[in-house]
Amino acid sequence: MSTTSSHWDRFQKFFVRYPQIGFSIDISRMAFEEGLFDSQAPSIEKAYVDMKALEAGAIANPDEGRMVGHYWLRNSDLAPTAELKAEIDATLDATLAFAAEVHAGKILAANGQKFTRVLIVGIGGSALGPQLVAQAITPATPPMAIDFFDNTDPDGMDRIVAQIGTEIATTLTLVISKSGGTKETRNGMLEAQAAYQAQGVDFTKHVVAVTGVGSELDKYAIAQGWLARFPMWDWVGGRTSVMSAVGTIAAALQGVDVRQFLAGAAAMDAETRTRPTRENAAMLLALMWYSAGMGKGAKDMVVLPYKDRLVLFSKYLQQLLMESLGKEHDLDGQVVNQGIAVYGNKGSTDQHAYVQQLRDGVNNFFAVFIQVSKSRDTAGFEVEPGYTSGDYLQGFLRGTRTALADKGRESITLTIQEVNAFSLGMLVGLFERAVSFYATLINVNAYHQPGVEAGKKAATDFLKQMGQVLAALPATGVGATADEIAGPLGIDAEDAWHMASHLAANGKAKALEGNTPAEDRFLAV
Ligand SMILES: O=P(O)(O)OC[C@H]1O[C@](O)(CO)[C@@H](O)[C@@H]1O
Repeated sequence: MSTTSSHWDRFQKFFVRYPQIGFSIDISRMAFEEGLFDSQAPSIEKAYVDMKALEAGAIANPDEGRMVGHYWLRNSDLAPTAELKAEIDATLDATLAFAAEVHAGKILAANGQKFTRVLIVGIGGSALGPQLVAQAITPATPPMAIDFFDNTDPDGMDRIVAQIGTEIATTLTLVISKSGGTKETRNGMLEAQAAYQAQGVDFTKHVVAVTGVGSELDKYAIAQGWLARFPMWDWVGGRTSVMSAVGTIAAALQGVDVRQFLAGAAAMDAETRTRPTRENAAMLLALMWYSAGMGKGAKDMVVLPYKDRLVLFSKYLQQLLMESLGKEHDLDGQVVNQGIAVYGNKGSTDQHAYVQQLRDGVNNFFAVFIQVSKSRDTAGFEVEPGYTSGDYLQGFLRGTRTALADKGRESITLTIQEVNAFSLGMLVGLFERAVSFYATLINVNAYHQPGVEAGKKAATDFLKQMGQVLAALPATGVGATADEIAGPLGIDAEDAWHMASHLAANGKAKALEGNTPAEDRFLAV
């Protein structure tokens, strides 16, 4: 490995650690100029001011006229009113008490037996946090197994239902949706309900809602008399909801020390609320994003945790960054098309996949290595004299970092002592705060997601038109082409062809294939 003294000096200059919470950040392999701190000083100052206002309950999401309160979830003393603090505390207590009662067999399945499994129905922020927690910090043998319906893919759901099998009789389902109107989650809920019914199990005695009070889902849960309901607030965004009931109930059911998880995030908040910029890990992260991407997201963030348990962290961060920062307009209404693309998986596995391109190919990224100091909980053994598997993992991380640096490829290294509830809370907290800071640096609203609505609307139109296509299919004769179907309905022929093809592939229509899509003919069945 090549280490020059200038690297060593730069490392010492740009290595920041918080020993009291077992965390460090090393930005020495990022190619920023020292002048960055001065040139960005006014924006940095504004970011601190904005964060202070946000934490104090300002309307930090101007488009939707909402407060942004995810930082209060791990320190309810910050909540702007006593009522909100009481609500946060009461909800946390209620979710933990619910899980404890399930574990103790005080809340039982309809057949009088203890619940053995959890099925979570949710999507986006209503699934990614619980999935990350389940992967990273549940005990190796958790008190309850967990599955997810996080899509409207019927085949995916069928496979999970088949895996659960007769254990559906002792499965507790959590339907999680902040808005309570997300179609994928509605479908998942109905699919879950059908799976229970197919085995003669009373769904209502097995299902819990986590949703906004008064939402469509909330009303449905009340009408059906579901086992329990927990609130989700409009001042918590889906992608920052893992520390609300969305995440805490699933984590507690899985045997996670939820209070430690919150404490980790609160500790990172505390460090990055008061420290000066050069020691402020969240601000340093935001500044590195800024310098690497020239304030325009010109470089992707490749997240490389060298730890299997953190394999979902890149997926989690993908939503956190890309939904928060991927914006067409800035806060002044100018078209800016901002964002930072995020991907990654885990090391050293990815060294045998795309790291080749990272070192030698297009230089359009910066890497974030996540290094975990402690190799394993068990004693382990040497795979060859003097070396363990953990030594190799560390060697591969350091080696890849050096190999990238030697070719002018930038990287940040974050280090935690081990993966546990506290350290995962720290990491989540760190990135949430970095997103808040970076949003100020680039002047965007990080807390709305107007772009997602366009796809939802187009899907709704597509489904409506597909119903019209189905009704328009001729029952007899040679069938109709896409053009013949589309014309009278006033819809696009390409859409009509896709709709009819989908109906035919699923037994709702008959297709007579021609030589080209335009020659294909469709009939009702
Ligand atoms: O919790 P909900 O309201 O079902 O939303 C799920 C996800 O959908 C989104 O609103 C995007 O459509 C995400 O922001 C959110 O996490």
